[in-house]
Formats: sequence, structure tokens, C-alpha cells
Amino acid sequence: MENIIELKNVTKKIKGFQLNNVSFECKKGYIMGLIGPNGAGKSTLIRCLMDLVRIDEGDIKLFGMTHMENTKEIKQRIGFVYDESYFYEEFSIEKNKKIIAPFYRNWDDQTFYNYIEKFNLPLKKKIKTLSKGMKMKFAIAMALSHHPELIILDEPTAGLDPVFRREMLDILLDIIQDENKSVFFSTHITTDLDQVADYITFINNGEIVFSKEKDIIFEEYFLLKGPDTLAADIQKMNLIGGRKTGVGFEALVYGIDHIEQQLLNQLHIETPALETIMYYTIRGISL
Ligand SMILES: Nc1ncnc2c1ncn2[C@@H]1O[C@H](COP(=O)(O)OP(=O)(O)OP(=O)(O)O)[C@@H](O)[C@H]1O
Repeated sequence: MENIIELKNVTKKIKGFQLNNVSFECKKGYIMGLIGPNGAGKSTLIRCLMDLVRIDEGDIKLFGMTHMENTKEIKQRIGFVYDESYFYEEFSIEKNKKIIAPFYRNWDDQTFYNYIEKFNLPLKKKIKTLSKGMKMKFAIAMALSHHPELIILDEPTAGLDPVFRREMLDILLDIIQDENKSVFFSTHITTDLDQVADYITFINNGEIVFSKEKDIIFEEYFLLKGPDTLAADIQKMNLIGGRKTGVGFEALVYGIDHIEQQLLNQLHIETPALETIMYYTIRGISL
């Protein structure tokens, strides 16, 4: 399967923070979600992908090319949506479109106006008067109207109400109905990923914790629950994290083959949500 995004040992130092030896791949035709807590480096990583900041070491390839080789071509083929508005706030939706469209060789007015209608956006309204959700929809309409093969979104659901969020996720799912298109988006709302992502990349403190198929993650991690009397035994079991819950304990482990069957028989075993995996990976053990 073709890699659309490929990072190898990418390092980027900024004041007091470092993306450290980041490597992962994103395949054509899938949705990859990038998760991590505040300050983990998600936006920095996306800025590196878009060559908005230069990496110090390593390699980034998009469509098999580096930015050094052909950044113009890469950017033609990406639809980019990020938090800070890069539109002309004083101009209307339509005027913004007129200014930006000529930069894209595959710009398609018909597609643009279809999205405007679908998203119910007011063409004559100035950007600064739009709600956060409308701005996000406009950004998505712009990003999709030049038929990109890869859509990169930084926190597309942040600050949106649940109805808008659901709509946004449906749009992402719609995009990959065309198997030549791929989506890479960051979020800290992990439940969004439960619904739409095929692959998850988890970053913490500038380092990749894992980058895997979502279904495999759910096969590898286990949430164990049991009474306080077993807490001491379970602590010896190579835990990722755990805590007392009031009625006993819960603990996150990677694989359960190393745990004696006799102990497992006394525990309740669940598949953890992504949020739980993220929480215990970051917080560690406090049993
Ligand atoms: N231009 C900059 N100058 C100095 N520090 C920066 C700059 N950009 C990011 N940082 C720092 O780099 C770290 C990672 O920030 P980044 O915005 O990439 O994290 P994030 O995972 O996107 O966080 P959030 O979920 O809160 O948006 C933070 O400690 C941040 O303060």
C-alpha cells in the first residue's frame, strides 16, 4: 500500500520543546488521527508536515516527495485546514474564494458552490462575522475545492458543538469514500477517533507512543479491574498505569499473556477507550 505521509527520525527543537525522533507512515485511502495532550506537539508536527517550520533532522515525504524536492507540487495536492484563520477577515466568503482559488491548478468552482450550499454558508458575509463552526466549514469547503489527495486538519472539531462535530466527522468519512484520498487530523477529543479513524498516532512530550491501526490497538491494550486485595499483585505486572477507584482498582496493561491465569480469573477485563489509554500512558501508576 502506498504511503502518503512518511516521517523518518524527524527532530525539531523549539524553545523548551522538542519533537524527538518522530517516525510513522500514513497510507493512501485511510483516515489517521493524531492524538496527544495539550502541548504534546501535534500542531508543531503538522506545521513540519506543511513545511511551515523547517525540521532539524530526519526526513518527511508526502506523496513520496520531500518539500526540498517539490514543495509547490506537494501543496497543490494537500487540502490544509488549521485553527488560526488564514482568510481575509474583512472580506466576504466569495471574495476570499476569488483571491485564493487562482493559486490552485485543480480549483473547481462547481465543487466549491456545492459545499457552500451543503454547509448553508452565506456567500456575502464577511469572515469576521461568521461563527466558529461556519469558519471551519468554510475552511473545509476551500480545502476540498481543489480536489486534494490528502486533507490535513489541525483540530477541526475543537470548539464545535456536538451536532457540528458529528457533521464534520461525516464529511471526513465522505472524503475517503474516494479511495485515492487520505485524511490526517489532530484532535484531543478521542471519541471522535473511535468513530472515524482507521489509524491512530499518539504523541506525548514530542515523542511517538504508538502509530497503529485502531483495531489492533484495541486488541493489544487491556483495562483490568479488581478489588483492593489484589492491588499489590497487579502492581508487579508491568503496568502502564493504574489508580484506586473507590471500589477497588483499575489498571492499564499492554498484553495479558504475562499475567498468571489464576490472577486474571479474579479480575474483570475490558477493552479500554482511547481516552483511557491516553490517560494512563500520561499519568502512570498511582495504585
Ligand atoms: N512558536 C513557538 N515558540 C515557542 N514555543 C512553541 C512554539 N510553538 C509551539 N511551542 C511549544 O511547543 C510545545 C508543543 O506545542 P504544540 O502547539 O505543538 O502542541 P499541541 O499538541 O498542538 O497542543 P494543543 O493540544 O494544546 O494545541 C508547547 O510546549 C508549546 O508551548
